[in-house]
Amino acid sequence: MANQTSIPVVVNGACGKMGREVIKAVSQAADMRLVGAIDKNPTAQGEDIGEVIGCGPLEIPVMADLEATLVMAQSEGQSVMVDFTHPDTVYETTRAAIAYGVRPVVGTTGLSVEQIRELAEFADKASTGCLIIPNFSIGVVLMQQAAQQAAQYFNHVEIIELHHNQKADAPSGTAVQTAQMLAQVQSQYNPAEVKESEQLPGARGGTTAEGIHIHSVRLPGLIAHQEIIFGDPGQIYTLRHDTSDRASFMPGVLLSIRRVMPLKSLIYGLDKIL
Ligand SMILES: NC(=O)C1=CN([C@@H]2O[C@H](COP(=O)(O)OP(=O)(O)OC[C@H]3O[C@@H](n4cnc5c(N)ncnc54)[C@H](OP(=O)(O)O)[C@@H]3O)[C@@H](O)[C@H]2O)C=CC1
Ligand SMILES: O=C(O)C1=N[C@H](C(=O)O)C[C@H](O)C1
Repeated sequence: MANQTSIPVVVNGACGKMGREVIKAVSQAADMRLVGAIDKNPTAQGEDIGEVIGCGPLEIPVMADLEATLVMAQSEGQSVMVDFTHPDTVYETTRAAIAYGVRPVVGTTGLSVEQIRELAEFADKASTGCLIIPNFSIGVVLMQQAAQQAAQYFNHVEIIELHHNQKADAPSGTAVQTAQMLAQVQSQYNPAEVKESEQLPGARGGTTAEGIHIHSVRLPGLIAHQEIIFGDPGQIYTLRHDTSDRASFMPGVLLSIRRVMPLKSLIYGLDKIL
């Protein structure tokens, strides 16, 4: 018998690499209950999501209809939608969840600063909690905090992010957030020593307004990895994080589901809710 005081959770992108981990984690969490599984995968429509992902029956069918699932989630009480879909759709799905009063926990990356600002305004108006979390691993938060500390002393830094080659967006959400956190410490990095030219366009990576270079590597065999390299005459300081299993994101996802419940506005970043 389901615990009716538990948090009702809908997973959007349920059949994907992250979605299936979330389905498993939520269905094993004593204080949550899975009430919906959304995915556009045509072969999975109507099938039991537990059977689709190979963890046994969960009696929740995969649905493509976002709005119908949000209405159903709303009828279950104060509920949450976890989104791991695609950069092209996440803005609309997050907006729809807020409109239905279903709190979004957004892991999908690729939202622009402007889109996040608009979603924050919308969540404020609706008095609905929303979390946008570019990376759910505690190790990444620690690496970013160490980088902010290092940035007090180094003003030369480059970021290399390395991901599997099914990733749609570049640079990664983690790299974008890391650069934003470095920008809080210094307004300008990497002062030019020479006039640079690129014989191969893009060879120096993408450059933020604060002069931070970000390089994106995409290869099969990788999951999610990032290096932040600080340089100064005579020394290099490198911070590196490696994800070897997507299960590592799940403690952060479950924490976010719990933390979003009492919120009335949007928060960006796992570091703000730890
Ligand atoms: N914040 C974090 O810690 C992490 C964030 N991510 C981010 O999460 C996102 C998803 O990653 P990942 O799970 O690897 O991607 P996958 O492609 O493996 O999974 C996405 C799933 O969502 C489905 N989907 C896409 N668009 C829609 C839509 N409009 N409605 C319903 N379902 C949809 C896809 O279906 P189909 O295959 O048919 O397109 C697929 O099943 C990416 O942006 C990634 O960067 C990933 C890991 C950690
Ligand atoms: O696409 C991924 O896999 C990941 N995406 C997120 C990002 O863009 O930073 C988080 C993590 O790096 C895995």
